[in-house]
Amino acid sequence: MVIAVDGPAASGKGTIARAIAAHFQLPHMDTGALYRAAALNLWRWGGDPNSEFEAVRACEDIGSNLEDPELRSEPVSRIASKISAYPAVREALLERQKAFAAQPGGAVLDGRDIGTVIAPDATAKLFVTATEEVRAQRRVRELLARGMPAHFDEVLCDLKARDARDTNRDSAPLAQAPGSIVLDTSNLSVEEAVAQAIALVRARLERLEERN
Ligand SMILES: Nc1ncnc2c1ncn2[C@@H]1O[C@H](COP(=O)(O)OP(=O)(O)O)[C@@H](O)[C@H]1O
Ligand SMILES: Nc1ccn([C@@H]2O[C@H](COP(=O)(O)OP(=O)(O)O)[C@@H](O)[C@H]2O)c(=O)n1
Repeated sequence: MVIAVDGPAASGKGTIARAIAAHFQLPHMDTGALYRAAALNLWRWGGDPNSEFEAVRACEDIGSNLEDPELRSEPVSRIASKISAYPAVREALLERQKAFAAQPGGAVLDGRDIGTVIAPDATAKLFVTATEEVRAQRRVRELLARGMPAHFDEVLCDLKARDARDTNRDSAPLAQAPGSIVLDTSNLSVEEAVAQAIALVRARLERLEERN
């Protein structure tokens, strides 16, 4: 069973994907962390995000970055969304994600193109969203809790720019996959969002069982 969870920045998709994975006892991959790890490499080297060549090189040896607290910082978020538009960067990170999705027993993945590119045949696809203001507020709270600087207006502006880049790029843009179920978490607590997501996946599994 493969569960695809996509959505814009700070919509709660990671929180939901982790909870679904724990509930159904499946491994989980945060695919945004791969793009962020490459962005962090590039940032630390002083590489140029406008160079596709340098961005592809930054995709090598990302393993040691995957738990780095800097991964969540705003500069890294910005660079990640810039370099993720390069087809060669997406290609460099593709196999790892596809292999994770194809492992025996299944998996849960969250990102932007899970239901469209990485696992188009996923058992269930969720598209998690929330208003821009709610998402920016959540990201501010998260950054402050991590001891990182955050101002609402700047975070909102960055989030809008990132969503626009992610949605308008040619290569695997952020989009609602065919057959995906939209979950708007604007007015939901974490507990309510998680409960609704699990109920949606359960309902989907029951429908599939009835069909077979
Ligand atoms: N429904 C919710 N209500 C309030 N805060 C939430 C909700 N869902 C997630 N959060 C918080 O918002 C922040 C971003 O959530 P996260 O799951 O990391 O989003 P994404 O993976 O879409 O970027 C985290 O600090 C998380 O705890
Ligand atoms: N499957 C994915 C996941 C992330 N990304 C890119 O990586 C950036 C960071 O992803 P993320 O999921 O960690 O971002 P947040 O939603 O947590 O803010 C996004 O802005 C996208 O540009 C992508 O292109 N495809």
